Amino acid sequence: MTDDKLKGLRTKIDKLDRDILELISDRARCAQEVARVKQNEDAAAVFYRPEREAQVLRRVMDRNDGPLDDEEMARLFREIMSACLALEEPVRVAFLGPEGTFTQQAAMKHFGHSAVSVPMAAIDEVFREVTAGAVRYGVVPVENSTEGVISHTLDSFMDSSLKICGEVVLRIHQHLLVSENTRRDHITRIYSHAQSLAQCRKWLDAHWPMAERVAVSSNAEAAKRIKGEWNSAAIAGDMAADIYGLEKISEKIEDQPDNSTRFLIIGHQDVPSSGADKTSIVVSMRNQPGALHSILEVFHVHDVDLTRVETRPSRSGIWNYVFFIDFEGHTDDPVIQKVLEKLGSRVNDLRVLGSYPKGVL
Ligand SMILES: O=C(O)C(=O)C[C@]1(C(=O)O)C=C[C@@H](O)C=C1
Repeated sequence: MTDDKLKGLRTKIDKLDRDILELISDRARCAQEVARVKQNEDAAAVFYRPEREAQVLRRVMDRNDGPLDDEEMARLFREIMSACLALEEPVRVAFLGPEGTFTQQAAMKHFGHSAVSVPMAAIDEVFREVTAGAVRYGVVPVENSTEGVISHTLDSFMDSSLKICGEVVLRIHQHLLVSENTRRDHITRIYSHAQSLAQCRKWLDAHWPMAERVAVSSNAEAAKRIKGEWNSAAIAGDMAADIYGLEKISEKIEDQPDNSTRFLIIGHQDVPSSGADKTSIVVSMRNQPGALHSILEVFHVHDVDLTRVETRPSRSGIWNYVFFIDFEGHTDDPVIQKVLEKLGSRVNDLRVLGSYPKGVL
């Protein structure tokens, strides 16, 4: 009886799989046709369309009635679209490496696994590689919910004309990792990126107060390094553990359970409105009383939601300050245009870094 039921269900699944296969192939053929249309219109056609991808994923999440949850369903469609885009044009994405960093994880989350990810040794190298056209896009971390802004990334924008064409937020889970050579009762040194060590400070104080904490260039680098040292452990994420074949001896050791990092996608293109967008700008002005107030007032008067304000010292003069400001809306919106016009008249310099879809996944 149960055997008959199981057989019937499996026959049904086989039929559904055939239908899904055909539908995905139809969709892929459609994407190939889209590529031909784009190429006929413009020899320098842009195949990756972040606004369209965000709309497709949002619609999938809106329509989904379960039993798979919205994020799971969107992830499946994320991979289908990634494969479709690869048929149009294989996308190469530079990320802050080496292999196994959270930035690579973010790149895969945003572009899907059909994109080719290319590791770079530093944030400014990611900017340089995209600027030079060796890759079309780059992924860089910009802020962490526990440790705050990644100033290196903001500073790189000051020297670059690249645009922001997307954002992706990743939940960061840190693990304590050892290799097969590690003598677990003799761990005297723990390697990780400074930010990761800071994100696990309380846990380390409680569990490994005597171990020396050594900051290295990335947590993937930390994972790589312990392979040759019998007395060391590393703090890094799942991807690094998988790539370097390490064992997790303590999982999810981050002090804040909702620890997450926001990453930006950088490229050359202006992204049209997706219907739910953010804009990032950088303004510079003299450090005089009321400077920041005069900027914030413009947003308040026009009822535009600010999502982040960050100050960095300007390199062009000791009395100048630079503000990085993120807010809701797109430069195509008349209200945003009004805001930018007013701001422009109050500051020394204003540059729009980009309008882009709010992170969906
Ligand atoms: O709509 C497009 O412009 C497409 O190229 C199709 C498609 C998709 O698979 O849906 C693929 C890649 C783009 O980044 C956006 C969407």
